[in-house]
Amino acid sequence: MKSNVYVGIKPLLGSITAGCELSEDRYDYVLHPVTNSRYRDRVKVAFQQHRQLHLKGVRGELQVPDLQLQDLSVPPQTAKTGAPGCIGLLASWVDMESADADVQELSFQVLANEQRYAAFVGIKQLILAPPKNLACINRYALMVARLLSLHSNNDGGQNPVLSISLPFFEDSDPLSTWELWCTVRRICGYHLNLTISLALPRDKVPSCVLQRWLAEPVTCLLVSSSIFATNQHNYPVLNKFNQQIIFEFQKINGCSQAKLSELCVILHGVEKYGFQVKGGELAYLEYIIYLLKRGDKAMLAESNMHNLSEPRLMPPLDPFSTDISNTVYHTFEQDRTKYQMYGKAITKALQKLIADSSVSAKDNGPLVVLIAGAGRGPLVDETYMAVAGLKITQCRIIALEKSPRAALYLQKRKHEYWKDSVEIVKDDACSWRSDTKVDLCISELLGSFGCNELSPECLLNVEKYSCKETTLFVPQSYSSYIAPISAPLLHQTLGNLNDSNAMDKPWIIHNIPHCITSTKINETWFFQHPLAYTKLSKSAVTDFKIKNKCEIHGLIGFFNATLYDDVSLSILPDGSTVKRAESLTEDQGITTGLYVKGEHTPDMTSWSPIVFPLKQPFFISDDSELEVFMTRNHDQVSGKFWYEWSVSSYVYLVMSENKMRSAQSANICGGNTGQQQNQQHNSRFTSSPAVDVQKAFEQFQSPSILSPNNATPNAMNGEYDMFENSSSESGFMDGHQSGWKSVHDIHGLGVKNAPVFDLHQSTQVSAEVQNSVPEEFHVRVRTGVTEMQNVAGQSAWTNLR
Ligand SMILES: C[S@@+](CC[C@H](N)C(=O)[O-])C[C@H]1O[C@@H](n2cnc3c(N)ncnc32)[C@H](O)[C@@H]1O
Repeated sequence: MKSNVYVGIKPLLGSITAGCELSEDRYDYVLHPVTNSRYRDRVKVAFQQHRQLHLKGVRGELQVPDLQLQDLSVPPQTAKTGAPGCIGLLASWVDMESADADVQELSFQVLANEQRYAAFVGIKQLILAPPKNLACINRYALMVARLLSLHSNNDGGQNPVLSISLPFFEDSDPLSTWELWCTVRRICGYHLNLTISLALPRDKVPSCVLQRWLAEPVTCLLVSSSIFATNQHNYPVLNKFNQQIIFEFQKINGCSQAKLSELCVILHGVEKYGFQVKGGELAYLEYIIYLLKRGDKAMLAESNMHNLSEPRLMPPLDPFSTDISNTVYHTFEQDRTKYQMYGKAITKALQKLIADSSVSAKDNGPLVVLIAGAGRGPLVDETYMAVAGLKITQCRIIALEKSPRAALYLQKRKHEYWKDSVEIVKDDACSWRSDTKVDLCISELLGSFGCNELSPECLLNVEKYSCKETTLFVPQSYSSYIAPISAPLLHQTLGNLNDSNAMDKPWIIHNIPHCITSTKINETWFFQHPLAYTKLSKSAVTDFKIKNKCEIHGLIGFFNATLYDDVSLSILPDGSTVKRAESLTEDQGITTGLYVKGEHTPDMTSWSPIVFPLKQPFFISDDSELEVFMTRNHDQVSGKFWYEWSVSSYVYLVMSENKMRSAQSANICGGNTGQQQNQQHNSRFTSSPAVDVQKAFEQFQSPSILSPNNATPNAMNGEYDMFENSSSESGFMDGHQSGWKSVHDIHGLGVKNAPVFDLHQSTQVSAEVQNSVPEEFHVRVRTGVTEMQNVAGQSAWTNLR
């Protein structure tokens, strides 16, 4: 286990006393401003001189002075072993959003000087103050992008990580802070060196906000001493929700970041309150260390320590490959849970066969059991043991495997363990024909998306030529599921791979933090054996409700399988709400309801989720609907197998009857006839949305910060002086202290619309209400669409044989 969670302190400026220095050594990091007020004063003089020259008509470039030794809060020094590392705080007195070109240039030069110096002395992380004026967020973001591009080739090189300090959330719109971050990072092209430092909140955080931040590259949690309470012994303690936040981030262990991959919990302001609590300033540190130790123990107890392993992105198994390595087989075989489940299912199926054969008793030949895709033999082991356990004497076991190397293992095992009683067949299940019909067909040809390792195709051939009507199958059926996810690290990693087709392929994600942004996970399709007349090519359209604005980077895929009877395997996330495909409930009658709870088979480690990435991050506003279109294709002629996918977002507009009529006369929308506001939203546009409808909805389409209602302070006319002593010396004070303007306030969008998908709302409308509400129509407006990916299988798996 390697914990990447550290503890840091921000000492009060100028309070570095002998005693304080001593205590600093107990921290992993100390947060210091890079430069001091002397530098600010020198920059101020240079700026004033430049302005005066300008007024006199003398042209010249603004040149901010270079750093002098006395300007530095972090003097150059050789790192001592065991001494705390340094996190730098960039000047918060500059004005990155100014409309004044000189002020912009000055701000850039100051920050660039600090950044270059920090890189030179080996500081790995710099914290940047939040934007002061959210109406000018684009300028702020462009300045950050300029800093990030300083002597780097987008790989960051030795440049420090730039971490924007932000409050965790705002009451008025809990995801507005995240949206601000989203705007900045998009403008910065998802730069690998851009991260966030979040101030722990005073109030309880909505869980959707926490889930969102957990997938983002958070490098620091800033903990003000002012948010601590005291326990009955007067020691400082954090509220339960803040303890939980720290624990959740501890579990992520820095894995959401492309570069630094570590998290630092930074205490600040302990000098202010330290004298009031028992244990003094050090009590805060001891408390955080206690929380982290407790977190480690809890993770061990939850056997969650694999969370601390590196995030990995892997290509799924090529279903046509015969080259699974010995190491991969070995890894498969470590998953005892999977084989125990198979063992149970095989026993149940054999019992059923015995019971049936004793009833019909017309066929007294041996039971024929086929293991299709036997690998190195673990399922043969399970079958062998089940047969022995049930004392079946008349049984023929056939192990079919296409990999010649795995078949060698099978042969060895046959002599050593199976008393030569297993027949080894080295062949391809997609073309093999057996001499006798099989009673039980066992396979494990399942990928993370269920059908992505060609289980249906392989077994279709076995069914056709080697099975009878009564043949039983393990697994009996399997379903594929998808959901939209926000996974910035996935997007960054794929974008930086040396593979121009990376976005047109599915990937297996292991430990890459992500956040499912829909309310449910939807089933796309399912396969059941025998397949009978089931089509193996599929196409599905499935709708998701998106309650909270988000940016999605792909579709995550899961599967579950019924091995036999009530024995099943699932990699669906625990506690998720899963929507079965509607046709299954009606036609096959195999489900008990449309919605079921997802549950991951405990301790099963064989499969990590699959992801179908989106080429571009796709922004979705609050209360939207996301429609996913997905296909599964297997072209027997070309030997290609592939998936295609795209997504569209929609919102529902409520229109009056008049507006609707004029829209209809302009032939723009099809839709419901006189539906009430809280009835089903099932109307659709039949053509592109009309201009007036589109206009009405423009506000929902832009993810960026809109309509300023507070003017930019103007340094030219002297109304704003960035050299005034800033109240926010730390650069990361909470909202009120830093002059933070609510993101929600400046949107100017007025009161947040009531959610369209109010799950608590009754669908029954009383007659009285129906009569009193004027007729309204719901119009489904498409607000965005992505391109169709992997069209015609440009990145398909191909059967080269
Ligand atoms: C996921 S592995 C499972 C191996 C083994 N049953 C286990 O549990 O460790 C799938 C195995 O099926 C084999 N396989 C895949 N497609 C096959 C095909 N068309 N015909 C025969 N074997 C196949 C692969 O070579 C591989 O050994």
